[in-house]
Amino acid sequence: MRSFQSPVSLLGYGWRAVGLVWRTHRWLTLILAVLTVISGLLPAAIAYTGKLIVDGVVLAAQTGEAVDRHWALRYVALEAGILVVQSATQQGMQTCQSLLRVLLGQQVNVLILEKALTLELAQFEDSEIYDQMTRARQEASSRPISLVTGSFALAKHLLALLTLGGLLLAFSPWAVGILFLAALPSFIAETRFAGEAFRIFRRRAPETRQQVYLETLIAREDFAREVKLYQLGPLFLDRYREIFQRLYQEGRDLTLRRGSWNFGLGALGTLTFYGAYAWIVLETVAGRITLGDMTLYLTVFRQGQTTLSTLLGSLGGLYEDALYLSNLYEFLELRIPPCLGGADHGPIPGDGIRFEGVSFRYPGSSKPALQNITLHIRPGEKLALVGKNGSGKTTLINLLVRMYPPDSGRITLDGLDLQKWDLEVLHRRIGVIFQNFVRYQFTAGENIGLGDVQHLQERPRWFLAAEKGMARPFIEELPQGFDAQLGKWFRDGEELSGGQWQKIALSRAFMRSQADILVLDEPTAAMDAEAEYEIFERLHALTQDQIAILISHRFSTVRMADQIAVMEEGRIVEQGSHAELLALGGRYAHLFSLQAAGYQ
Ligand SMILES: Nc1ncnc2c1ncn2[C@@H]1O[C@H](COP(=O)(O)OP(=O)(O)OP(=O)(O)O)[C@@H](O)[C@H]1O
Repeated sequence: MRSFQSPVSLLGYGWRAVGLVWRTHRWLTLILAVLTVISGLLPAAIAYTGKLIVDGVVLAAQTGEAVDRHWALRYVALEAGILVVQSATQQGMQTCQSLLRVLLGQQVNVLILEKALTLELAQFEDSEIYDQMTRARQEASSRPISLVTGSFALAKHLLALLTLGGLLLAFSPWAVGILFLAALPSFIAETRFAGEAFRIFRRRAPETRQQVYLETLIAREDFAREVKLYQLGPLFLDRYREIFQRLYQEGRDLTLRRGSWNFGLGALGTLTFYGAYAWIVLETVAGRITLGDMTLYLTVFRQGQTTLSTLLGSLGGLYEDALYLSNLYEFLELRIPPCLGGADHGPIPGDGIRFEGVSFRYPGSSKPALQNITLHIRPGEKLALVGKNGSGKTTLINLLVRMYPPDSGRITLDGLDLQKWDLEVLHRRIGVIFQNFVRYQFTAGENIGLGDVQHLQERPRWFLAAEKGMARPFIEELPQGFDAQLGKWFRDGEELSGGQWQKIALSRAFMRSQADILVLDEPTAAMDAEAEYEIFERLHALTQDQIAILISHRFSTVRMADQIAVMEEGRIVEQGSHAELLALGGRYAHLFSLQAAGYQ
């Protein structure tokens, strides 16, 4: 990870931000640019008209001629006209910026979400990458527009400064020098503080994420019951406050230091201004410049100084924006491991799935989760995996659905290494219900349809899948049937019981009708005994030629499988049919007799 950026390398991000805005909406960007140029030229025009007015007034007072009076009045009208143009350009710029802000915010968020979709599961679980994504999401949707408006404002101020400086040059090149020198310390201080603010922001990502998590625990409906019952609310709130205090103190120190430096350096600027003021007054009194010139130079000096300090201040802000943006691009450019496979069929169709000496350790974990797994599952075969918690059953599934590659050994489907398969083709062949399946806050029908996005809205398929997953009877009893909104997040949502949600998830797996592999990770843990029995009774008929891999702790269901693999500490320690394993008198027989005894 890059730790700190030099101002020069950050300039590149300014350009990238402009490119991003340009791609977001060309016309708005173009109008904004034109208005910027106009508004950059106006301050000098106003200052010069002021001089014309004063000199005109002095002349008209001296001569008393009507024509001179008219000229003075024309200059006043001219200044009024310029001010109207100025207010129109300002309004126009604000409008363009508001529209661009919304569009760009959306564009950047979509970029981040698109990137999130390409991340591998292991990258999601990497807390550094997760922090990077949080940082990017937190700030980067507002930062690009801020960087772009900042860049435009910079151009405007530079233009204004050049034209004002040009006018001041006629008085004295020294005055121009004073103008610039007085603002330099402010600039250096701002840039330094901006860098510091960014480093704090960056360091904070884990804490910010903790805060978001605590907020979720306290304020989300699905956690509310446990949090209330265990009276965890005050504890979580205290932790939340404590994190805030820590972050606040750090931020406060910086804000205070920044404020006092800005005040000190600002005062230096004011003193310089009044020194120059006295000089210009003395020159006028000595008759070396006209009264109109004096007005012009004072306006130019005052305006020039404000413009310069705004410009330098905005440079600090731009630097800060660019630093934040570097974080966004760091995330967007995160390397995704190349997808090697592109095959849509294997050399031995009908060979089924083979694990050949597969070992695996989760990234950052000290203990292997799978060790030397060898297994063959033929088409149509039903395999049950049993074993203690943490013995590696879910991990085996994770590898089968290619969420992670094995560290050694290989897994084949139809005789071809999984890594060589096109991921989409592979995933289309697998229907799966995970232990922690998702309860989508959509309609009942969509909850099932999501199992096969290509047929998402096809009602007959919903009905069939719901039938197989035993969800149809209770869905039809809902007031709006398959169109009922599920969950409590949105209006009129129907909350289901744990077992009913599980039946929905099971139906979703059955929705994948083309899948020839069905993976069921504790699919009936929340179901009543009757439902469970019925599902497994029908499993053979429902899955026919499909491979079904079932993880369960209930031996009453496990016994129906053709093949049972007993796992322990990442290894398969026993394998065979129910009868064979009972006859073996090993671990399976022991566990089975324990459960059977419980029912007697
Ligand atoms: N995402 C992960 N990152 C790191 N380690 C993990 C991860 N998931 C599981 N593990 C570890 O891998 C081992 C196997 O876990 P796995 O989830 O495969 O067990 P399991 O047999 O499915 O357990 P259970 O019956 O409780 O579902 C455990 O020691 C666990 O701590």
